[in-house]
Amino acid sequence: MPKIAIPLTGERLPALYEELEYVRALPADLLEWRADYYLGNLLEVPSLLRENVGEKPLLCTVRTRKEGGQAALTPEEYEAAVTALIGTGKFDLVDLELSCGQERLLRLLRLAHEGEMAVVISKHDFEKTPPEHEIFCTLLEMERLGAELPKYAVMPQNVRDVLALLSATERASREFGPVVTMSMGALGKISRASGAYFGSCITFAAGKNASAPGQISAEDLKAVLQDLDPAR
Ligand SMILES: O=C1C[C@@](O)(C(=O)O)C[C@@H](O)[C@@H]1O
Repeated sequence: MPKIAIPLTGERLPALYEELEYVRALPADLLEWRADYYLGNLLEVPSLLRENVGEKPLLCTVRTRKEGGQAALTPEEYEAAVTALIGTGKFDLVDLELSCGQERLLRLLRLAHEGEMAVVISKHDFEKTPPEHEIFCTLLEMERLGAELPKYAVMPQNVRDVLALLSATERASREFGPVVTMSMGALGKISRASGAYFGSCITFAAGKNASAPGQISAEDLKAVLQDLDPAR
């Protein structure tokens, strides 16, 4: 069964505490801290997250504007922020954006691996869905760069786009291992619930807030995943 990740998007400590309280009752397998939403000093957050979530895996994500996030950072600022967050040693996984540039990406990847963190290399297209072969090749490129989890989020214009994403996902997961993909928006919701069939191993669900269009609430998603579980 795909693992459910719930994003935390609080802008300040009180909002983050509220979210942590809210998600405690939800069926999350891991939590994603979307550090780009946070308006205070980023380094005050990792320890408090770790104290609050116990053993649950924590993914750290700094999502830049061009990838659909809130962080208006230059590549140098992005590297500095992610380096500092990796350095806290409080996370189990870190998201690195493919678009930050290969040398920078490899430096961050090495740092993360030295700190025994798993690496998600990610790419987002909030406008469209590239052709199936291109999605597959991008996932393969991420895997070859050293990602434990290549991740690609795309926006469908029609159901054929959703099929292209699912088909590329199925091939990638069969040929080189676990990937994380999603077709966003209402049209793409099915991709968030069908990972057990097509090979996406993490699905992002809305907790207190959604962090991308088309996210299903964690409780609904869990029920659908269980219903669709091919092993049942
Ligand atoms: O990259 C992703 C995937 C995502 O964009 C989604 O579509 O569910 C949600 C983000 O929080 C996460 O970092």
